Amino acid sequence: MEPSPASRATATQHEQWMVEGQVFEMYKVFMDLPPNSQTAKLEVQREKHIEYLSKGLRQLGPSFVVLDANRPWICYWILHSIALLGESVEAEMEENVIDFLCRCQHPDGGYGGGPGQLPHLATTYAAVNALITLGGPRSFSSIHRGKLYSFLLRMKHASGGFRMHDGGEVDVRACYTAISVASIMNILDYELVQNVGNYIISCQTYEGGIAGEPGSEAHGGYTFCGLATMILINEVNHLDLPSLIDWVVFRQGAEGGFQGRTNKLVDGCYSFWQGGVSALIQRLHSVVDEQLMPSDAEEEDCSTDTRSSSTPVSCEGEQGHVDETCHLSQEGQQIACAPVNFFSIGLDFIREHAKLEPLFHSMALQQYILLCSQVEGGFRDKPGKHKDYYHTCYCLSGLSVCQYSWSKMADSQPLPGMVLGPHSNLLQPIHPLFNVVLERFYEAHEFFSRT
Ligand SMILES: CC(C)=CCC/C(C)=C/CC/C(C)=C/COP(=O)(O)OP(=O)(O)O
Ligand SMILES: [Zn+2]
Repeated sequence: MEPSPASRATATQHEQWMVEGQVFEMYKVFMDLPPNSQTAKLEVQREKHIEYLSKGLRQLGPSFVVLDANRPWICYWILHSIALLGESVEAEMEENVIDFLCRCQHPDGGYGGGPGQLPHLATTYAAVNALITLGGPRSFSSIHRGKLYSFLLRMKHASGGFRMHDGGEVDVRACYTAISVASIMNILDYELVQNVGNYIISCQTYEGGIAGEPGSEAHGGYTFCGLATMILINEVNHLDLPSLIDWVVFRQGAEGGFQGRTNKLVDGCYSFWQGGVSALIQRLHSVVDEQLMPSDAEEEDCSTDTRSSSTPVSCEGEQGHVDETCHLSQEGQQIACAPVNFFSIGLDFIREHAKLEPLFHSMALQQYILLCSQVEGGFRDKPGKHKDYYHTCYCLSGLSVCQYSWSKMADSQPLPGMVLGPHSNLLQPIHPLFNVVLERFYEAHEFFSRT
């Protein structure tokens, strides 16, 4: 059993001092540099990163015979990193990746970790996001949507959550990966959504963050997954957002980076998992305001029965049009219902202005990513660790979140002062619900709205 967040404090104290010492030493060396050298140190090493990423992609080719179970992930991490850097891959490589992912697609739907492997929700999410990142009709239509839907439905569990694979574990990650791909592919319906909200609510802990499963510890990775899922199913008002905010604002360390959970070490990948939570919350101003200051009228409204069970039905608004998803109260009162357009949620969400300010110190996080996580070609967890594609993807995703964190509109150019280092550091903006580059999301949304 995991130690509780509080009792773990002394166990990691020594490690904590070691990391702080190393990071602060790096910052001190940086501060002592002349201004020109400081700017150079803060530069995103685009060419080196592209070189590292392209090499990784080439290794996935036919001669790459290593049997491992996460090759769609490697495709996504690399392709998304390249897209964040504003680059694209050559046509031949694009074809190769599509063909390779087709071979990972199971005849009964979903994607396995490699050709011939059983389908798994995590690799399905990775494959779908990789294909969306590539873009174009050939890539999009390589995904068998009907079969994918059957696979997702087969993974649905009696608790409302999803299993990662046949006979696999049920957790918040499975809920997110299933709902994310269903939403972006326009196959999300009530059958898939049924009771997912209740499952996620049961994972929000006393700390305010969300755990992987009921009774476990709140963690940044699962908090991102749980929050994004609740938004995609139109039930985010059923989470306790003020306590979630209280939790996430304390996860940024003095080093500038984020930790994943209480009393653990900072790590570059949480720049996205926790930074992404902030990016989502910034567009939830109306729900946050409502939970902080519920008015009498709203208290009587069916939509604000926040802690009751979450069985999605829809509720008629005052003007007689369908405007909100509501839920059966604990007493089981039936409320007028009408369908929710799940497909439009992702698009509407990103068109909404980010009215709340970022919940973290954006410059400090950019400093951690650029000075402590960035190495020659690639990014890492922290000083002393090796670079890898996972950390490269999530450090760059987190860096993009930072750069646009003060922009009200998702794709408006940030003011120069919001981008640490030279302005050439500016990355592409992402859609924070799916973690794909925003323009690739728009293209996919347009394509799947027609099918
Ligand atoms: C879409 C998708 C598949 C999302 C996955 C989300 C994610 C990153 C979950 C975190 C899993 C976890 C408990 C890591 C703790 O590892 P650790 O104990 O090594 O790290 P820590 O000390 O930083 O907690
Ligand atoms: Zn990490």
